Amino acid sequence: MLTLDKLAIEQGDFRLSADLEIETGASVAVIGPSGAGKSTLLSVIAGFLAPSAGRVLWDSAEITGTAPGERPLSILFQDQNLFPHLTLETNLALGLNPKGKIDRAARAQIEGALARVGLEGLGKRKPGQISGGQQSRAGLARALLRARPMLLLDEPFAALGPALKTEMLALVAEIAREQGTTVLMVSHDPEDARVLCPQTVLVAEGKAHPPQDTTALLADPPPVLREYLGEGARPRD
Ligand SMILES: Nc1ncnc2c1ncn2[C@@H]1O[C@H](COP(=O)(O)OP(=O)(O)OP(=O)(O)O)[C@@H](O)[C@H]1O
Repeated sequence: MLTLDKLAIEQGDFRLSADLEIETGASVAVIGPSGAGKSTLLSVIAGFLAPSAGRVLWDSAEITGTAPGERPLSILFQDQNLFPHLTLETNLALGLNPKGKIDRAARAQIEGALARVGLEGLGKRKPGQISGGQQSRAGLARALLRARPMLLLDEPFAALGPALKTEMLALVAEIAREQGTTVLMVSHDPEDARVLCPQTVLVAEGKAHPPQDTTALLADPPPVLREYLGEGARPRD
């Protein structure tokens, strides 16, 4: 279980609080208006930004001061964090060990992960030699290899076309189910939340709210969310 215990986050003039729990194995969307603090919240969970007060815990162990690379999580951002000068193989190997060493066991794992995301045989290519969709797959393959308990997604597939995005999200869901991964996904598309995430954390007006039922939230959104989602999101009669 991920616990955000009375977190206070400051970034310049911006303030965000969070006091909530995410069950192990849950798939949770993070939605809210632009600038509300969704990426900031993920940065604190990932360890890129320290909270000004409160604690982050995973399975009751405090990780507030733990270095990002040592936290029980993988992150997928829009740029996929692939090193452009390294082959896919080496990029993936860095998910397995800090030096990116490829011994026989690592090679088998890497080939398996590439095949799993439909990139069989492309291990020797560099990110610039594959398409944007394939880069997304490579980023996902690296997260798959790391097999950490938590996966944080910050709009990683936003630049892809709708069909490819749907396909990638389905792949994330499948892999998360297999590995029992806890997923936290920032999305601007309520449809992504509806399809993939039974629960949603609403980030708005300086607060990350505890997870609530996605269907119920989207069927009857509070005014701040209704305004952000636009005309399509009307409260039920
Ligand atoms: N490095 C920074 N220094 C100061 N303020 C920052 C910094 N980065 C972000 N902010 C501010 O923090 C607030 C939250 O930003 P954040 O990127 O987390 O929002 P978001 O909900 O992810 O937005 P979007 O949906 O537009 O990506 C914003 O008001 C932003 O201007």
